[in-house]
Amino acid sequence: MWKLVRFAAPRFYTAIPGPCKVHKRGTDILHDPWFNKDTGFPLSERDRLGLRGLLPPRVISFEHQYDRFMNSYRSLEKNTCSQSDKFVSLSKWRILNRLHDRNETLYYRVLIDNIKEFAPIIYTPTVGLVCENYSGLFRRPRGMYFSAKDKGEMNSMIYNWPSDQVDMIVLTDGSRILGLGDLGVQGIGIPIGKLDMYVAAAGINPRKILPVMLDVGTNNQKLLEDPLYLGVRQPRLEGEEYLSIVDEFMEAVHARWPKAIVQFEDFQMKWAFETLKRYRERFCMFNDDIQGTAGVALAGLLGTVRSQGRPLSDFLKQKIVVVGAGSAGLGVLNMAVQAVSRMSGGSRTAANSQFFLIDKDGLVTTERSNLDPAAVPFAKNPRDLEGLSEGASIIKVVKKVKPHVLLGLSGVGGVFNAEVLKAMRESVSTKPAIFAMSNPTMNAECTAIEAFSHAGENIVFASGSPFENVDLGNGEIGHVNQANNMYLFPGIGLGTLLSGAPHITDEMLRAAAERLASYMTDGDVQKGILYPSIDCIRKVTAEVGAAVVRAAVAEKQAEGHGDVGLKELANMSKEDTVEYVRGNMWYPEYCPLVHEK
Ligand SMILES: NC(=O)C1=CN([C@@H]2O[C@H](COP(=O)(O)OP(=O)(O)OC[C@H]3O[C@@H](n4cnc5c(N)ncnc54)[C@H](O)[C@@H]3O)[C@@H](O)[C@H]2O)C=CC1
Ligand SMILES: CC(=O)C(=O)O
Ligand SMILES: [Mg+2]
Repeated sequence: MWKLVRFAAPRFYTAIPGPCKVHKRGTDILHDPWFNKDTGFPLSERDRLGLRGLLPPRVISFEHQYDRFMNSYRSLEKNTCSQSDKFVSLSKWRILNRLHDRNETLYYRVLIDNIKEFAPIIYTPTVGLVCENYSGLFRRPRGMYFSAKDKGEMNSMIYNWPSDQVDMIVLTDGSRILGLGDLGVQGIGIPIGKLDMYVAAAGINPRKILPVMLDVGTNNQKLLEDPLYLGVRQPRLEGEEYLSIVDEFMEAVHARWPKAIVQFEDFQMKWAFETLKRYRERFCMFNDDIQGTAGVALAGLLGTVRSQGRPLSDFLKQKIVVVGAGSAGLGVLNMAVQAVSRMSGGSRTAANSQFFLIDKDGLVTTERSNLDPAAVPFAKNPRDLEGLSEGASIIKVVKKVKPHVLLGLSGVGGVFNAEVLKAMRESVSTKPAIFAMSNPTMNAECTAIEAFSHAGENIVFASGSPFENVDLGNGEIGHVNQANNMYLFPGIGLGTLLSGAPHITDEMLRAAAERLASYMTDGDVQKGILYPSIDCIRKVTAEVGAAVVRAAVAEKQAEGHGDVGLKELANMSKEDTVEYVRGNMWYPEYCPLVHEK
């Protein structure tokens, strides 16, 4: 639908909308959200496509349709103001979802223009509520569902998807949806929400995205007994049986779309690490919870060093307590240790870092039996710990270590209680940092108000789901950052796509994280603003995407994309690369439709 146009000077790239071929006519077009323009079809197009008489006669402009939608949204807000938060959130999700199902161009324009307001509805926290209630909310399918019962069929099933080209897939097995646990097939809401962010932030064309649910059963007894449950009613497959399903899916996808990028999302920890190891050299894929989260957290951690007015090399001295030893917490520690090792010229490792890991059984040490292999490098030797022992509680660790940063990825709401937060007043940092990164809101380790009121007004605060800034009552504002992987995954996906790299390497991920880390000015970070506002997420994503492209070129991973070959990518300056990425972002506008048989 979009063409890359290179001007004579060959340094600048821009995208112009071309005509779009459609293989249907009449009502089939009105029922296809990719092409439907509702009352916006011009009369000439109505003639051309057999739509004359199927719509009210007046042609309504895109801007008018947009205003009409926003007016109904505002009325809904007004009419539901006395209802519960849950009711209001689901009503807002429903009205957006209905538009999504009917007219994608209008839906994405509304989403892009109002991303700050709508991200909390199509993404965290409301998407969590939607997943919990999915079977009841279900009206129309979106994306594809591959179940344990489809074994042996996936190679042909994949051709049921109507789009010739798919660039970006988000895949889940529903086993760890946000901090809500195993939601089985209902977890499909997460790939849908993540891909909405891909369209909004990275400008991936919605015709080239595919949300996928791998339904291998659920161990959630309540869902298995729910008469409305829409998934396979069996316990989760395990071991080789499970892997054979994922293998078959990955083979089927890449047989049809060899260049498709697959983002693994919200897999329980054992499969998150196992599948990343299994596929990262074979396919173009990454795990967002392990790798995307790590980059966003690292950018924030580097920001906390700058917020103290210290040089970045001081990262080596930072004491960081990570609460949660799952895919996200371990991903963060892995990347933080890589950064420390690089900064120290290899002299510092996980074992002698100043990072402390706590899980549901307390401080993780080498004395722990049955420790998950992925956590082993971060287990402290009790001999190196004065006054702390295996299994020490969060409060004990915080009181003893007096960390610069307390970072939560535990999925447990309120685990940073008043006592823990008050203990952070004794932090050795001039600006203690509290990252309550678990989602959705009710699973956050603490709220923003709790953090500022108990830990003090000089803290830096970040949360995975959005909170309002806090009025500190003295004319000052306690700034709330949203430390969410949404600042990276769209740029990782888009940058990888445009570089044509067959794999996503650590260097590409590092480049993404470093670009995000350097995005904020010193003035901002000193005010405690570590991440950009979500309002500029397209701009951030263009920068992150360009950093990924350049890293892929530098690593000789890039193979080029479309008309732009490796040589051209390699000749682009930094600014050209950003321009190239930006110019390849799809933007929702009605394009002329041409019928083709
Ligand atoms: N802000 C962001 O961008 C992201 C946030 N997350 C959030 O992180 C949370 C965890 O995700 P995963 O690591 O994938 O989950 P996981 O289930 O793999 O790990 C959870 C970890 O928390 C530990 N834990 C449980 N109860 C605890 C307690 N009372 N005290 C200390 N530790 C406790 C568990 O032992 C386990 O190590 C989820 O809520 C998820 O929404 C995940 C990815 C990105
Ligand atoms: C943000 C995200 O990926 C999660 O909470 O799992
Ligand atoms: Mg996730």
